Amino acid sequence: MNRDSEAARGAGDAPAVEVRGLVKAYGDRTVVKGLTFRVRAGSVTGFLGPNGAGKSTTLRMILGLDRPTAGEVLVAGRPYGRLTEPLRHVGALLDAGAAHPGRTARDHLLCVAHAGRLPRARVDEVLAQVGLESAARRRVGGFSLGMRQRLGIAGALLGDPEVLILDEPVNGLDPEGIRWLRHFLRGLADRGRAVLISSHLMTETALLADRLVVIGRGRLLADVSMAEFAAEHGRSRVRVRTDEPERLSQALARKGLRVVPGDGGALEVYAAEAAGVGRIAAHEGVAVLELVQVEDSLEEAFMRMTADSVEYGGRPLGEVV
Ligand SMILES: Nc1ncnc2c1ncn2[C@@H]1O[C@H](COP(=O)(O)OP(=O)(O)OP(=O)(O)O)[C@@H](O)[C@H]1O
Repeated sequence: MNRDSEAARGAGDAPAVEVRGLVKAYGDRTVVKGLTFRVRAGSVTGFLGPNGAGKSTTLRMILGLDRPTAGEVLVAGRPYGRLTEPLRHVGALLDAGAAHPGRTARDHLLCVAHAGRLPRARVDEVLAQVGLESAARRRVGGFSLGMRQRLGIAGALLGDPEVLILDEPVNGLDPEGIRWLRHFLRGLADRGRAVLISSHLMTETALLADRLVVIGRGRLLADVSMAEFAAEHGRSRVRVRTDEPERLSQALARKGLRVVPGDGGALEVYAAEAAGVGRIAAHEGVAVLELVQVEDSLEEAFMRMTADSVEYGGRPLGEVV
C-alpha cells in the first residue's frame, strides 16, 4: 500500500495529533493552560491566537522540543519521543531563516535528509514539489523570504510525513505565494495529510484553513470548522444615514433594536435587516440617505473573541460592542 492510501485510510480514525490537557509553565508563569484539541487527517487546521497566546510553545511541545508541565501530546497515537521514525510522521517548519546562507538549497536539504536518515532521492522530489528546482543550486543567502518559506516547507516534507506543521507560513509571501500555498496545502490535505498552520491573522488563515483552533492566553477559545466559525461569529448590522438621526434612532429603539452612532453621522443598527430598517424609517417619515447591510469580517470576529486575551493590547477607540 502506498503512503497516500495509507494516510487516506488513517483519515477519520485516530486523530493525527491529539493534544490533551496540555500545560506549560516557565517558572511561576503558566503560558499554556490546559489545552485540548485534535488535528485531523484530511484537513488544514489554522492554529490562531494573538501574539504571546502560546502557539509556538504548543507547537514546540507537539514536536517534542519542549516538555509539557502537565498533559500530553500524541502524534500518530504516540508521544513524539516514542516515534521510531519521527520525520516520517511529522514534518515542521518553525523558522524559515534556519538554513545556512552560504549553502545551496539542494545542499541544505541534503544535510537535513542525511541528519534525518532519509533517502537522498527525496531532496529532488521535494524541491520539485515546492517549485524550487530551478533555484536548487543557488545559495540560500540570496533567496527572497518567499523562497526561504518554500525551502523550509520542502525540508518539512522530506520524510513525506502524515502531519505537516508550519509556524506562520504566510510570513513574507506575496499574494501569488499565498495562492500557491493554499493550493499546495489543500492538495496535501486531499491526499489525507493533516496540516497545522499557526498564525495571528484571521484573514490569512481563512484563506488557507478549513478548520480553526483559536487560543488566547494559553486557553482554548474555539475548535470549529471555518464554516461554523463564520456562521456563529460573523455578525450582521445595518448602517443607515439620515438627516434626522435622533428621530430614527428613537423609532428603531422602540422596535427593540440596538442602535449606536457610526462613522460620518450614520447609525449602526445591530442584528437587523436593511429592509426592516428601511420600513421603520418610511413609517416614521424620515428620509433615508444611505442604507447598507454590513457583515462583520472574520478578522473582527476573531479580534472580538480574543479581545480579553491580547497580551499587550489597548482598547480600540470608538468600541461600539
Ligand atoms: N523560554 C521561555 N521562557 C519564558 N517565557 C517564555 C519562553 N518561551 C515563551 N515564553 C512566553 O510564553 C508566552 C507564549 O509565547 P509563544 O511564543 O508561545 O506565543 P505565540 O502565540 O507563539 O506568540 P507569537 O505570535 O508572538 O509568536 C509569551 O508570553 C512568551 O513571552
